Amino acid sequence: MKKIYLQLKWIFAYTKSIIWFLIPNICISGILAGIGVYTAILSKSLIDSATSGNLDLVVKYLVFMGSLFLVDIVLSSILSLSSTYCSTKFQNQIQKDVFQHVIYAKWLEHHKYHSVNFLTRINNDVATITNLVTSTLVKVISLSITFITSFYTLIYLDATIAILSVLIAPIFLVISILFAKKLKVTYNEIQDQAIKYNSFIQEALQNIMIVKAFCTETKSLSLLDALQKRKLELNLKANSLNLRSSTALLFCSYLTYFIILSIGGIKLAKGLITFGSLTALFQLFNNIQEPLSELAYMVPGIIKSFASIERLMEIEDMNLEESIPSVLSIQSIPLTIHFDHVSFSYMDERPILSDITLEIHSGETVGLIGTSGSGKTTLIRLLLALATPTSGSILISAGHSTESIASIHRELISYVPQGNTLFSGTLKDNICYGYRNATLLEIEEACRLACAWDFIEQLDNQLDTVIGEKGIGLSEGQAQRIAIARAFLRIRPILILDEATSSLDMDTEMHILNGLKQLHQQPICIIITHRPSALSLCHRVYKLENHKLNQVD
Ligand SMILES: Nc1ncnc2c1ncn2[C@@H]1O[C@H](COP(=O)(O)OP(=O)(O)OP(=O)(O)O)[C@@H](O)[C@H]1O
Repeated sequence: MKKIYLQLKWIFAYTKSIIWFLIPNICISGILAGIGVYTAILSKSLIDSATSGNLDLVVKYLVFMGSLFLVDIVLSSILSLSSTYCSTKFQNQIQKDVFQHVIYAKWLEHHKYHSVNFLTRINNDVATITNLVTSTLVKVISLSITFITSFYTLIYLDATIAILSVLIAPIFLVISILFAKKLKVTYNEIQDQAIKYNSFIQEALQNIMIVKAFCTETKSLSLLDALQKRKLELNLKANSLNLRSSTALLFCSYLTYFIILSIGGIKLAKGLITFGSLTALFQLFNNIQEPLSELAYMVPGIIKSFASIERLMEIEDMNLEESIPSVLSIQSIPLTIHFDHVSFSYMDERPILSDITLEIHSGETVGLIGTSGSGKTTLIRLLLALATPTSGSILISAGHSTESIASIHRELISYVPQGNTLFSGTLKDNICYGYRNATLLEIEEACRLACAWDFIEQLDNQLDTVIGEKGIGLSEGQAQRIAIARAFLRIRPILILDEATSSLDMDTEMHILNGLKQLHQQPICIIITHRPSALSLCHRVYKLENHKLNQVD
């Protein structure tokens, strides 16, 4: 119960932002529903006037009905436009909040979900919830208005038929709730399957070169076949549940219709009601039946929406990074980094780093070596506050100010990570990623220091050359040099190069590392490398071995 209360609270908080558009929409829907009921009454009067030969009244009713149809068309158009505005605004708001939560969440929290899982939640679940508020809710209200007004009009025309028409409501409710529970489980399975399916396609496309190089095209297709088979099974299961519930609903609906048809027919034959009344009776009966069955059909959708709310609330439960305002600024020089008896393990609690103590001062270049998997990148992640030490502390000090490491300190760091980390877009977009307002001169200088300017100049569109995802269109070495230029342009007091030159030839590597000395302010430089030549430029070299850090040079 508490869960439902929290979910309702969540959805109402978002609904507030569009309430002033939603209320007019509900009003317009109500007016349209009223027009529908009133048309039934008018058609009764029109038919009765026609059968009694009163042409004047027939013309009057026709003009009135024609005007109502025009009002219906205008209001429907306004409703359509306003609904689009409302649903897009609502969807954007939730998507922005979820995205914001994801990007501000702790880095390690991201490991709980596949990126496609996030994407599916941000797209599908948000769309389902948007539909609930901007369409289903409005429909429920307008259908209720149609139902209530039709019921009262029908009571006035024929109380027996009115009561018979609503007797079916509890049966509809029981049927839909019975099936809705099973449907919720199936919808969750479908959603999980959709995530697996999309993740498989995304990863195959991202690693298309590996698929080809390992000749796994056929195997990939058979995996896709298996996933599609499961998708088909689940869709059929959901459809069969839907079908069983809708057949049961349809049967009840036809049964009531048949009873009312018989009563109406007998009453007309006995002259107890007029022909016009019978027509209005059927129209009003439809106005009662339709909302009832539509509301019954909506129940599974509403339950599905609550499953979606649950999934989005789960994302919002991800722990956020602390962002303590820093007293240090990028001008705070000289800086000192202190690792004080730092130990660290990931969630599996395997020790990665143990009792690390280290101090690095501005202007120093420190080399970090160690076998693969020894924890070099992990040490950098701690410095970047992507992960928090299990024990010990990391401090940054400038003059008399000393602070423990927090996310805000990333403003002090420029970083070249391992691997290809470029975005699709132009080279200039990539290079200026951390400093959007850089001048052409600054960009050129950063590129020259990163030994990237020579090859950029030779490209037809130079800095405006468009590259694909993960820098497709560039060689590994070129991509690395663009990543280095990106870090050089974002001038910061700490610079970290994590195997940033691994794809470059030795000369280019030395050129770049020597270029570090020409950077405007002499940053603290931490270089992770396996190359002895690069280490010769370092003031000190540390080796990570058996979770410990030892100075080797
Ligand atoms: N996100 C993570 N979750 C759990 N364990 C991790 C994670 N990232 C790395 N590890 C583990 O931590 C250990 C150290 O990894 P790390 O990437 O720091 O090593 P490295 O020295 O940088 O290796 P390489 O030279 O190959 O890049 C490895 O055993 C690895 O399995």
